Amino acid sequence: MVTGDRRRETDPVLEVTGLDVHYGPRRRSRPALKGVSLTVAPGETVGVIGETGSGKTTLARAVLGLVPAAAGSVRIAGEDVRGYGRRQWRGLRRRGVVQYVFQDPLRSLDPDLTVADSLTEPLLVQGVPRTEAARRARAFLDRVRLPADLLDRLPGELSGGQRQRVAVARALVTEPRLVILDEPVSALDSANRVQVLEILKELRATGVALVLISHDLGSVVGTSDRIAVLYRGELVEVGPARDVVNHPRHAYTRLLVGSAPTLRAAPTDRAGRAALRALLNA
Ligand SMILES: Nc1ncnc2c1ncn2[C@@H]1O[C@H](COP(=O)(O)OP(=O)(O)OP(=O)(O)O)[C@@H](O)[C@H]1O
Repeated sequence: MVTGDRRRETDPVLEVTGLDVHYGPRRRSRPALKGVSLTVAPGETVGVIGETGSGKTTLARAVLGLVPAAAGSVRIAGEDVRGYGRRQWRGLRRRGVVQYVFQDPLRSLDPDLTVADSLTEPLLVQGVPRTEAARRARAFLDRVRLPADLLDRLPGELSGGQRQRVAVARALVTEPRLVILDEPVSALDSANRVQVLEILKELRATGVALVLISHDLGSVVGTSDRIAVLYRGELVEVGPARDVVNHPRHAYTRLLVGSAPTLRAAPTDRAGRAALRALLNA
């Protein structure tokens, strides 16, 4: 434990403070994140929304230590992870603290491991006995609504939707405290998208906190407790999902809500959206 005192159950599992990330050589570096601060409570689901290029993947990668931060801090379950090396990150995953799921499940899954091996491996690493790991893997496959006869298949022998469910099951099988999911449903057709989001909603019962990254507010709002809106590298609005949809404060959030036909708030008409864009570009 890095913190000196005992952590409480209610302490945030993720605390991002004043995070700056730049890309490119120093003299020509461009900011991708500017002063981003966000906390996620145990068991909470936070949707991070923004258009293409707004910095969503950069935020996920910076939180996971895959890109360096120029300033700010990231604490996961109380540990200051800035400066952590590979071994320390592996340790965090082994201890069941943090996991992640990428948009392309082929990146989250080892192409040479069967579904059974993919699901049991993280448990075996934690020292769970083989028969118990196999039992839990089977049970988790059921939770993501996949039949047990897929256990012997390789990722390349699954459909995209099945693959993404296996990736979700693998990330959650050790019941980690925090899972970061970067566009987990955007490569899926609408039926699979709805199912994976439903599954995520159910899996919240394990007490896991989820950071659900998406360019599509409409698809994650029903699964998220809070919504954080990223615009040009800055978090411009964070609030309870219902408030963000019904009373968006920032012009960009209003544009997002107005452009999402599935949201209950009245969609903004074309002229309204043009006015909001003009406001944003002013
Ligand atoms: N490796 C990199 N080198 C240089 N610039 C990068 C790199 N990765 C991302 N960027 C730039 O940083 C900004 C944020 O990119 P990022 O991928 O985080 O956005 P995003 O919101 O995830 O977009 P998308 O929805 O298209 O995935 C963009 O302007 C992008 O061009």
